Amino acid sequence: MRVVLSLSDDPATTQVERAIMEFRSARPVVIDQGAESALVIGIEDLDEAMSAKLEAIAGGHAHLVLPPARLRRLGLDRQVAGVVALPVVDRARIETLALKVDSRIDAPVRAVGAFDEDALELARLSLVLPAVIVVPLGGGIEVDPSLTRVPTAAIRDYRRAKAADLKIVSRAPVPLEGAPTSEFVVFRGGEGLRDQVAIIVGSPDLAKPVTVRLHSACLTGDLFGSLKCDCGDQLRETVRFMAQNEGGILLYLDQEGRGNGIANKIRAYKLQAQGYDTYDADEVLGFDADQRHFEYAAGMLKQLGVTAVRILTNNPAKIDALTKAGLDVISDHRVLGRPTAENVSYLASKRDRAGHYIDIEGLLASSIKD
Ligand SMILES: Nc1nc2c(ncn2[C@@H]2O[C@H](COP(=O)(O)OP(=O)(O)OP(=O)(O)O)[C@@H](O)[C@H]2O)c(=O)[nH]1
Ligand SMILES: [Zn+2]
Repeated sequence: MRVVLSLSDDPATTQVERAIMEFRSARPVVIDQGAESALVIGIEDLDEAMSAKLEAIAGGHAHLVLPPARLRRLGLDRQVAGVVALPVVDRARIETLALKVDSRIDAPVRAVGAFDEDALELARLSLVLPAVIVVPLGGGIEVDPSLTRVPTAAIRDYRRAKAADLKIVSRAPVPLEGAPTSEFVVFRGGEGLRDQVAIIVGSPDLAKPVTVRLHSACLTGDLFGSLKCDCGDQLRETVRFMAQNEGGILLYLDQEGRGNGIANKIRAYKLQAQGYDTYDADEVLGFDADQRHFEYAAGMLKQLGVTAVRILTNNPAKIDALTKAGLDVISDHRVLGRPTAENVSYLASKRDRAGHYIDIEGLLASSIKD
């Protein structure tokens, strides 16, 4: 009898995960939809050798897919992605269109076709720049059979599948400064490329609304005390508050840079050093205001037995997401960092452009009193 070993219960998710790894390594993947296919590759790290190979198979039919935010920066009034023809695979032109500050559009922008949105989504999932080259694979073109292939349907379903496939993989007590009774519970799944962590501080009573914070990872602020944001203060203040007030659950979510990844956040910081605010800098890179999804965070809470929360946040999107996910949410508690010369315009942008509940004047007044 011949026994066949199947690699995964969920081959679609596995294919997307492989494609993400290829994209992050600047290698192309093939996207399939029915009998049609296209070769796609992110524009980051596109070297001369790869451009020449793409040119050879494209025969003048490659195109560049740009997200709506980037098209707006190029001078178009767009809410959806669009496509620019690439008669030649010219790296300098691609970089100008996808990344250069103050570029203007230099050719007609077509509506996206098959594969284009999926290729962009693959770039976003891979945390690389959201701009991709697509080469339709018509008759007569053969590509290396070892290239990773992924169906469009798998890409479209990936986020939902990862959010639904959330499981606890390990847990242990980790005493924290000021919160000696704390437990780290590690979940696999959700968004980003790493695990998610729930920190249970003290012994919260699950029969009552549990104090909860959804905290998006911020390497610069949480770990290094960056003065550019309020994250480190919020993180430590949350643990302190929970330890001193009947405990709580802090979700540390793999959403660095509002879901854009550390490399793109640092690209955005470079733009901020040139005068762009936090949202405009992200737009230059092709990102909308916020890439994060919080539904899976509600899934983590439910797995921990939580049904009602008192959320510590200033961000209305977090409150909405937990409410829509079916939790009872009390949202009367803000968590504020210290205003600094370097973060005050960031806090003001969050208040003015994303509707965060931040009383900057009050914060400034109380920090002067201290
Ligand atoms: N793209 C980008 N991300 C940033 C910037 N500054 C901080 N971040 C990220 O923004 C996120 C902030 O996360 P949180 O502190 O959980 O959330 P918030 O949306 O400010 O909401 P609350 O703190 O709950 O009120 C982190 O992922 C940071 O890495 C920036 O200038 N650009
Ligand atoms: Zn931060």
